[in-house]
Amino acid sequence: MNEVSAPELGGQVAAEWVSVEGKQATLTVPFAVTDESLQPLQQHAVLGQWQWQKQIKVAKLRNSQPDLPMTFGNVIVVSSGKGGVGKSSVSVNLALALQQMGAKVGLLDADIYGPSIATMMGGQDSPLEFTENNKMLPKQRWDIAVNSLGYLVQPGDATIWRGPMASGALQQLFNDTRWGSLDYLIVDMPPGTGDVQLTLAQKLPVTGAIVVTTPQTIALADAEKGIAMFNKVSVPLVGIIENMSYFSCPSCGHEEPIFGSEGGLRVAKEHNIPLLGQWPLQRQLRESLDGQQPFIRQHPEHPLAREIFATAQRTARHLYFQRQAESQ
Ligand SMILES: Nc1ncnc2c1ncn2[C@@H]1O[C@H](COP(=O)(O)OP(=O)(O)OP(=O)(O)O)[C@@H](O)[C@H]1O
Repeated sequence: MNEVSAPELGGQVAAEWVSVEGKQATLTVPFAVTDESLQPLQQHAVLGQWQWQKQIKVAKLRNSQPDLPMTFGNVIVVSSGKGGVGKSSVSVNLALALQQMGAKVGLLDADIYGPSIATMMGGQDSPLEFTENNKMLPKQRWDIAVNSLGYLVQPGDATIWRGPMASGALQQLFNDTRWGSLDYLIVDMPPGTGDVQLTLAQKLPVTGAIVVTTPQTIALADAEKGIAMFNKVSVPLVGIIENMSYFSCPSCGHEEPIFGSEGGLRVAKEHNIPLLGQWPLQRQLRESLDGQQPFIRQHPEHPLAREIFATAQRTARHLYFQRQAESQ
Protein backbone atom coordinates (compact mmCIF):
# COMPACT_ATOMS: atom_id res chain seq x y z
CA MET A 1 0.00 0.00 0.00
CA ASN A 2 2.91 2.33 0.74
CA GLU A 3 3.61 2.86 -2.92
CA VAL A 4 0.06 3.91 -3.87
CA SER A 5 -0.02 7.67 -4.19
CA ALA A 6 -3.52 8.97 -3.53
CA PRO A 7 -3.53 12.74 -2.94
CA GLU A 8 -7.32 12.80 -2.65
CA LEU A 9 -7.03 10.43 0.29
CA GLY A 10 -4.41 12.60 1.94
CA GLY A 11 -1.28 10.97 0.51
CA GLN A 12 -0.90 7.24 0.78
CA VAL A 13 -3.60 4.65 1.30
CA ALA A 14 -3.51 3.47 4.92
CA ALA A 15 -3.31 -0.31 5.07
CA GLU A 16 -5.95 -0.44 7.82
CA TRP A 17 -8.50 1.09 5.42
CA VAL A 18 -8.31 -1.93 3.12
CA SER A 19 -10.04 -5.27 3.48
CA VAL A 20 -10.11 -8.04 0.90
CA GLU A 21 -12.52 -10.90 0.41
CA GLY A 22 -11.95 -13.06 -2.66
CA LYS A 23 -11.85 -10.77 -5.70
CA GLN A 24 -13.64 -7.99 -3.82
CA ALA A 25 -11.62 -5.28 -2.06
CA THR A 26 -13.15 -2.59 0.14
CA LEU A 27 -11.61 0.76 1.00
CA THR A 28 -13.14 2.08 4.22
CA VAL A 29 -12.29 5.77 4.60
CA PRO A 30 -12.76 7.77 7.84
CA PHE A 31 -13.89 10.91 5.95
CA ALA A 32 -16.17 11.58 2.97
CA VAL A 33 -14.55 10.95 -0.42
CA THR A 34 -15.80 10.71 -3.99
CA ASP A 35 -15.77 7.41 -5.88
CA GLU A 36 -12.92 8.81 -7.98
CA SER A 37 -10.66 8.36 -4.97
CA LEU A 38 -10.60 4.66 -5.83
CA GLN A 39 -8.82 5.33 -9.12
CA PRO A 40 -5.21 5.01 -7.86
CA LEU A 41 -6.13 1.56 -6.56
CA GLN A 42 -8.13 0.54 -9.62
CA GLN A 43 -5.33 1.65 -11.94
CA HIS A 44 -2.51 0.04 -9.95
CA ALA A 45 -0.76 -2.82 -11.80
CA VAL A 46 -1.29 -5.38 -9.03
CA LEU A 47 -4.07 -3.94 -6.86
CA GLY A 48 -6.16 -3.21 -9.94
CA GLN A 49 -6.89 -6.93 -10.24
CA TRP A 50 -9.39 -6.67 -7.40
CA GLN A 51 -12.89 -5.21 -7.69
CA TRP A 52 -12.70 -2.09 -5.53
CA GLN A 53 -15.57 -0.55 -3.64
CA LYS A 54 -15.70 2.41 -1.30
CA GLN A 55 -17.21 2.57 2.15
CA ILE A 56 -17.34 5.67 4.32
CA LYS A 57 -17.17 5.44 8.09
CA VAL A 58 -16.68 9.03 9.11
CA ALA A 59 -14.54 9.43 12.20
CA LYS A 60 -16.06 11.50 14.98
CA LEU A 61 -13.44 14.14 15.67
CA ARG A 62 -12.84 15.99 18.89
CA ASN A 63 -14.78 19.23 19.02
CA SER A 64 -13.48 22.48 20.37
CA GLN A 65 -15.84 22.58 23.36
CA PRO A 66 -15.45 19.11 24.86
CA ASP A 67 -17.68 19.99 27.82
CA LEU A 68 -20.70 20.33 25.54
CA PRO A 69 -22.71 17.30 24.43
CA MET A 70 -21.57 16.04 21.04
CA THR A 71 -24.32 14.23 19.28
CA PHE A 72 -22.95 14.66 15.76
CA GLY A 73 -19.81 13.39 14.17
CA ASN A 74 -18.50 16.75 13.05
CA VAL A 75 -19.95 20.24 13.22
CA ILE A 76 -18.65 22.48 10.44
CA VAL A 77 -19.61 26.14 10.64
CA VAL A 78 -19.64 28.13 7.40
CA SER A 79 -19.12 31.82 7.98
CA SER A 80 -18.31 35.02 6.15
CA GLY A 81 -17.12 38.37 7.40
CA LYS A 82 -19.29 40.10 4.82
CA GLY A 83 -22.90 39.50 3.69
CA GLY A 84 -23.83 38.35 0.21
CA VAL A 85 -20.61 36.52 -0.69
CA GLY A 86 -22.45 33.21 -1.13
CA LYS A 87 -22.13 31.64 2.33
CA SER A 88 -25.58 30.00 2.18
CA SER A 89 -25.00 28.79 -1.39
CA VAL A 90 -21.73 27.22 -0.27
CA SER A 91 -23.37 25.62 2.80
CA VAL A 92 -26.13 24.07 0.69
CA ASN A 93 -23.78 22.75 -1.97
CA LEU A 94 -21.27 21.40 0.53
CA ALA A 95 -24.08 19.54 2.31
CA LEU A 96 -25.39 18.14 -0.97
CA ALA A 97 -21.92 17.06 -2.11
CA LEU A 98 -21.03 15.36 1.19
CA GLN A 99 -24.37 13.53 1.08
CA GLN A 100 -23.76 12.42 -2.51
CA MET A 101 -20.34 11.15 -1.46
CA GLY A 102 -22.01 8.80 1.02
CA ALA A 103 -22.04 10.72 4.31
CA LYS A 104 -25.01 11.34 6.60
CA VAL A 105 -25.45 15.09 6.57
CA GLY A 106 -27.47 17.75 8.38
CA LEU A 107 -27.83 21.42 7.52
CA LEU A 108 -28.64 24.07 10.11
CA ASP A 109 -29.57 27.54 8.97
CA ALA A 110 -28.25 29.81 11.72
CA ASP A 111 -28.38 32.90 9.54
CA ILE A 112 -31.14 34.74 11.37
CA TYR A 113 -30.65 37.91 9.34
CA GLY A 114 -31.59 36.09 6.13
CA PRO A 115 -32.55 32.44 6.68
CA SER A 116 -32.26 31.53 3.01
CA ILE A 117 -31.56 27.81 3.45
CA ALA A 118 -35.30 27.14 3.72
CA THR A 119 -35.80 28.88 0.38
CA MET A 120 -32.87 27.12 -1.27
CA MET A 121 -33.68 23.63 0.09
CA GLY A 122 -37.47 24.00 0.00
CA GLY A 123 -39.87 22.33 2.42
CA GLN A 124 -41.71 25.48 3.46
CA ASP A 125 -45.04 24.16 2.20
CA SER A 126 -45.72 22.26 5.44
CA PRO A 127 -45.08 23.25 9.07
CA LEU A 128 -42.20 21.80 11.04
CA GLU A 129 -43.25 18.75 13.08
CA PHE A 130 -42.49 18.23 16.75
CA THR A 131 -42.01 15.09 18.86
CA GLU A 132 -43.96 14.45 22.09
CA ASN A 133 -41.00 15.94 23.99
CA ASN A 134 -41.18 19.11 21.95
CA LYS A 135 -38.12 18.33 19.85
CA MET A 136 -38.15 19.59 16.28
CA LEU A 137 -38.10 17.03 13.49
CA PRO A 138 -35.85 18.34 10.72
CA LYS A 139 -37.11 18.40 7.15
CA GLN A 140 -35.62 15.70 4.99
CA ARG A 141 -34.51 17.22 1.67
CA TRP A 142 -32.49 15.05 -0.69
CA ASP A 143 -31.62 12.86 2.31
CA ILE A 144 -30.25 15.82 4.23
CA ALA A 145 -31.73 16.72 7.63
CA VAL A 146 -32.50 20.45 7.44
CA ASN A 147 -33.66 22.92 10.04
CA SER A 148 -33.99 26.64 9.66
CA LEU A 149 -35.65 29.57 11.37
CA GLY A 150 -37.24 30.00 7.96
CA TYR A 151 -39.49 27.01 8.83
CA LEU A 152 -40.54 28.59 12.13
CA VAL A 153 -40.97 32.33 11.70
CA GLN A 154 -42.42 34.54 9.04
CA PRO A 155 -39.87 36.11 6.69
CA GLY A 156 -38.59 39.33 8.28
CA ASP A 157 -39.66 38.49 11.85
CA ALA A 158 -36.29 37.19 13.03
CA THR A 159 -34.19 39.99 11.62
CA ILE A 160 -35.20 42.39 14.39
CA TRP A 161 -34.00 40.08 17.17
CA ARG A 162 -31.34 41.45 19.44
CA GLY A 163 -28.08 39.61 20.11
CA PRO A 164 -28.90 37.47 23.21
CA MET A 165 -32.33 36.53 21.85
CA ALA A 166 -30.83 35.59 18.51
CA SER A 167 -28.02 33.45 19.86
CA GLY A 168 -30.41 31.83 22.36
CA ALA A 169 -32.83 30.92 19.56
CA LEU A 170 -30.03 29.51 17.45
CA GLN A 171 -28.64 27.36 20.24
CA GLN A 172 -32.16 26.04 20.76
CA LEU A 173 -32.43 25.25 17.08
CA PHE A 174 -29.18 23.32 17.37
CA ASN A 175 -29.95 21.52 20.65
CA ASP A 176 -33.68 20.88 20.25
CA THR A 177 -33.70 19.36 16.78
CA ARG A 178 -33.86 15.57 16.53
CA TRP A 179 -30.94 15.36 14.11
CA GLY A 180 -30.42 11.63 14.36
CA SER A 181 -26.98 10.25 13.77
CA LEU A 182 -24.96 12.47 11.44
CA ASP A 183 -21.44 12.40 10.05
CA TYR A 184 -21.41 16.12 9.31
CA LEU A 185 -23.64 18.97 10.43
CA ILE A 186 -23.12 22.05 8.28
CA VAL A 187 -24.06 25.27 10.07
CA ASP A 188 -24.75 28.34 7.93
CA MET A 189 -23.71 31.14 10.30
CA PRO A 190 -25.05 34.70 10.25
CA PRO A 191 -22.70 36.93 8.23
CA GLY A 192 -20.26 39.12 10.15
CA THR A 193 -18.15 38.85 13.27
CA GLY A 194 -20.31 40.45 15.95
CA ASP A 195 -21.58 39.19 19.30
CA VAL A 196 -24.05 36.68 17.85
CA GLN A 197 -21.37 35.01 15.74
CA LEU A 198 -18.84 35.03 18.57
CA THR A 199 -21.33 33.51 21.02
CA LEU A 200 -22.30 30.81 18.53
CA ALA A 201 -18.67 29.95 17.79
CA GLN A 202 -18.13 29.53 21.53
CA LYS A 203 -21.35 27.75 22.42
CA LEU A 204 -21.67 25.23 19.63
CA PRO A 205 -19.42 22.15 19.70
CA VAL A 206 -17.65 23.18 16.51
CA THR A 207 -15.19 20.77 14.92
CA GLY A 208 -13.97 23.21 12.27
CA ALA A 209 -14.80 26.50 10.57
CA ILE A 210 -14.85 27.52 6.92
CA VAL A 211 -14.63 31.15 5.85
CA VAL A 212 -16.30 32.08 2.55
CA THR A 213 -15.12 35.15 0.68
CA THR A 214 -15.05 36.68 -2.76
CA PRO A 215 -11.61 37.72 -4.08
CA GLN A 216 -12.54 41.39 -3.62
CA THR A 217 -10.30 43.43 -1.29
CA ILE A 218 -13.22 44.66 0.83
CA ALA A 219 -14.51 41.09 1.31
CA LEU A 220 -11.03 39.79 2.11
CA ALA A 221 -10.60 42.32 4.90
CA ASP A 222 -13.81 40.99 6.45
CA ALA A 223 -12.73 37.38 5.88
CA GLU A 224 -9.60 38.15 7.90
CA LYS A 225 -11.81 39.40 10.73
CA GLY A 226 -13.62 36.03 10.58
CA ILE A 227 -10.31 34.16 10.78
CA ALA A 228 -9.27 36.31 13.75
CA MET A 229 -12.60 35.60 15.47
CA PHE A 230 -12.20 31.81 15.19
CA ASN A 231 -8.57 32.01 16.31
CA LYS A 232 -9.63 34.05 19.33
CA VAL A 233 -12.09 31.39 20.50
CA SER A 234 -9.77 28.50 19.48
CA VAL A 235 -12.05 27.07 16.82
CA PRO A 236 -9.87 25.27 14.25
CA LEU A 237 -10.09 26.70 10.73
CA VAL A 238 -10.58 24.09 8.02
CA GLY A 239 -9.93 26.62 5.26
CA ILE A 240 -11.21 29.30 2.93
CA ILE A 241 -13.64 28.93 0.03
CA GLU A 242 -13.35 31.63 -2.60
CA ASN A 243 -16.72 32.18 -4.26
CA MET A 244 -17.50 34.23 -7.36
CA SER A 245 -13.84 33.80 -8.30
CA TYR A 246 -14.48 34.68 -11.94
CA PHE A 247 -17.19 34.71 -14.58
CA SER A 248 -16.73 32.29 -17.42
CA CYS A 249 -18.35 33.65 -20.60
CA PRO A 250 -20.66 30.95 -22.01
CA SER A 251 -20.12 32.26 -25.57
CA CYS A 252 -16.33 32.59 -25.82
CA GLY A 253 -15.07 30.85 -22.66
CA HIS A 254 -13.15 33.92 -21.49
CA GLU A 255 -12.71 33.97 -17.72
CA GLU A 256 -13.33 37.44 -16.32
CA PRO A 257 -12.16 38.03 -12.71
CA ILE A 258 -15.00 40.43 -11.84
CA PHE A 259 -14.03 40.74 -8.15
CA GLY A 260 -10.25 40.52 -8.69
CA SER A 261 -8.21 37.37 -8.72
CA GLU A 262 -6.58 35.00 -6.26
CA GLY A 263 -7.48 37.09 -3.18
CA GLY A 264 -8.69 33.99 -1.34
CA LEU A 265 -5.43 32.21 -2.10
CA ARG A 266 -3.43 35.16 -0.76
CA VAL A 267 -5.34 35.23 2.54
CA ALA A 268 -5.13 31.44 2.86
CA LYS A 269 -1.36 31.57 2.40
CA GLU A 270 -0.94 34.46 4.82
CA HIS A 271 -2.80 32.59 7.54
CA ASN A 272 -1.37 29.22 6.62
CA ILE A 273 -4.76 27.62 6.07
CA PRO A 274 -5.95 25.65 3.01
CA LEU A 275 -7.82 27.19 0.10
CA LEU A 276 -10.55 24.57 -0.19
CA GLY A 277 -12.02 25.69 -3.51
CA GLN A 278 -12.56 28.47 -6.02
CA TRP A 279 -16.10 28.60 -7.38
CA PRO A 280 -16.90 30.77 -10.40
CA LEU A 281 -20.00 32.87 -10.84
CA GLN A 282 -22.37 30.55 -12.64
CA ARG A 283 -25.88 31.39 -13.72
CA GLN A 284 -27.05 27.75 -13.41
CA LEU A 285 -25.90 27.64 -9.80
CA ARG A 286 -28.02 30.68 -8.97
CA GLU A 287 -30.98 29.24 -10.89
CA SER A 288 -30.67 25.91 -9.10
CA LEU A 289 -30.73 27.65 -5.71
CA ASP A 290 -33.75 29.75 -6.69
CA GLY A 291 -35.56 26.76 -8.19
CA GLN A 292 -34.64 24.14 -5.53
CA GLN A 293 -33.09 21.87 -8.13
CA PRO A 294 -29.66 20.89 -6.78
CA PHE A 295 -27.08 21.84 -9.40
CA ILE A 296 -24.61 19.05 -8.59
CA ARG A 297 -27.35 16.43 -8.95
CA GLN A 298 -28.56 17.85 -12.23
CA HIS A 299 -25.15 18.52 -13.78
CA PRO A 300 -22.67 16.25 -11.96
CA GLU A 301 -20.15 16.46 -14.80
CA HIS A 302 -20.18 20.28 -15.05
CA PRO A 303 -16.75 21.78 -14.15
CA LEU A 304 -18.32 23.73 -11.27
CA ALA A 305 -20.03 20.57 -9.94
CA ARG A 306 -16.66 18.82 -10.04
CA GLU A 307 -15.08 21.74 -8.16
CA ILE A 308 -17.88 21.57 -5.57
CA PHE A 309 -17.26 17.85 -5.05
CA ALA A 310 -13.50 18.50 -4.86
CA THR A 311 -14.12 21.25 -2.28
CA ALA A 312 -16.28 18.93 -0.17
CA GLN A 313 -13.65 16.24 -0.40
CA ARG A 314 -10.82 18.62 0.59
CA THR A 315 -12.96 19.88 3.49
CA ALA A 316 -13.57 16.38 4.84
CA ARG A 317 -9.95 15.39 4.30
CA HIS A 318 -8.42 18.50 5.90
CA LEU A 319 -10.78 18.28 8.85
CA TYR A 320 -9.75 14.69 9.47
CA PHE A 321 -5.99 15.08 9.05
CA GLN A 322 -5.82 18.42 10.86
CA ARG A 323 -7.53 17.01 13.92
CA GLN A 324 -5.49 13.83 13.78
CA ALA A 325 -2.30 15.91 13.73
CA GLU A 326 -3.52 18.08 16.61
CA SER A 327 -4.29 15.10 18.79
CA GLN A 328 -0.79 13.65 18.42
N1 LIG B 1 -21.07 31.08 -7.52
C1 LIG B 1 -22.23 31.68 -7.71
N2 LIG B 1 -22.71 31.86 -8.96
C2 LIG B 1 -23.89 32.50 -9.17
N3 LIG B 1 -24.67 32.98 -8.20
C3 LIG B 1 -24.24 32.84 -6.93
C4 LIG B 1 -23.02 32.17 -6.62
N4 LIG B 1 -22.87 32.18 -5.26
C5 LIG B 1 -23.96 32.80 -4.76
N5 LIG B 1 -24.78 33.20 -5.75
C6 LIG B 1 -26.04 33.97 -5.63
O1 LIG B 1 -25.72 35.15 -4.89
C7 LIG B 1 -26.76 35.49 -3.98
C8 LIG B 1 -26.21 35.57 -2.56
O2 LIG B 1 -25.81 34.27 -2.18
P1 LIG B 1 -26.05 33.71 -0.71
O3 LIG B 1 -27.44 33.97 -0.24
O4 LIG B 1 -25.55 32.32 -0.70
O5 LIG B 1 -25.03 34.66 0.07
P2 LIG B 1 -24.82 34.82 1.63
O6 LIG B 1 -23.38 35.18 1.82
O7 LIG B 1 -25.30 33.63 2.37
O8 LIG B 1 -25.75 36.03 1.92
P3 LIG B 1 -26.27 36.60 3.33
O9 LIG B 1 -25.26 37.60 3.72
O10 LIG B 1 -27.57 37.21 3.00
O11 LIG B 1 -26.37 35.48 4.29
C9 LIG B 1 -27.82 34.42 -4.16
O12 LIG B 1 -28.79 34.91 -5.03
C10 LIG B 1 -27.10 33.24 -4.81
O13 LIG B 1 -27.95 32.49 -5.64
